[in-house]
Amino acid sequence: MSHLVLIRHGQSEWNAANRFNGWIDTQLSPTGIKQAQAAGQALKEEGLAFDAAYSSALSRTIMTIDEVLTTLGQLYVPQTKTWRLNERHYGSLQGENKDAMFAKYGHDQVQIWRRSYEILPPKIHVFEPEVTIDGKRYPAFDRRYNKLKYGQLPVSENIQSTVKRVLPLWQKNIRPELEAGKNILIVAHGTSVRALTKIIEGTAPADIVKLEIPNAEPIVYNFDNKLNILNKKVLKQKSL
Ligand SMILES: O=C(O)[C@H](O)COP(=O)(O)O
Repeated sequence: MSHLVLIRHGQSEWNAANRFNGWIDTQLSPTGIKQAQAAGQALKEEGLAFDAAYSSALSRTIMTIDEVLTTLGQLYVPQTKTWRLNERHYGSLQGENKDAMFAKYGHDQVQIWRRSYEILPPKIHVFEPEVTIDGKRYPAFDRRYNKLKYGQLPVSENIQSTVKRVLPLWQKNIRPELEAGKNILIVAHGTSVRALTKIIEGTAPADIVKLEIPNAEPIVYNFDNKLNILNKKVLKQKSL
């Protein structure tokens, strides 16, 4: 028997500001830090002990996993930080305010870019080493991605393409660890958690697009050794 816990990171500064994050490396907001600590406390009350922990390569999941493991008293757990768990790349919407995009393109079009299974948001134009948003410079493709092959670097992603890049991590690492009876903690993003949910539960595209993932609410799976789901529950955030 094994446990898998999936968590979307705590509120980021750009979640709070209603801006598209994607691969831009935003930090947790003060509320996001408290949410991550609350998620750790909820897991502590479940009595869970982890054998391995995974986050994306982005600061908002790394900050969240550190708060969760610190609250659990399990900072010793080996951690893997991988681009495969990054948020879907939001193309040229990255950095933009969501309401401004609704006003510019219409609500229905922006919702298609946000939630369609196979339609891509507008692509970024070129592989620029840096992007400038509001006068601040952000690395677009920095050294954490320099081992990726050309073609692995996205210019825009949807749920379908996020599933494709998450799948090798599931098959090579996470699935074998769960089959060996290990307890795994994963802190990822809205769409990489959707991708994992689809892989684990075989959710149809029509249903996965409707799945909303709140910040910092642990989704706790309990599997048998053939990875059948024995139980699934969500530990809700109490209001802070
Ligand atoms: O990248 C982001 O900004 C977040 O994941 C939220 O995107 P969404 O509001 O479209 O889910």
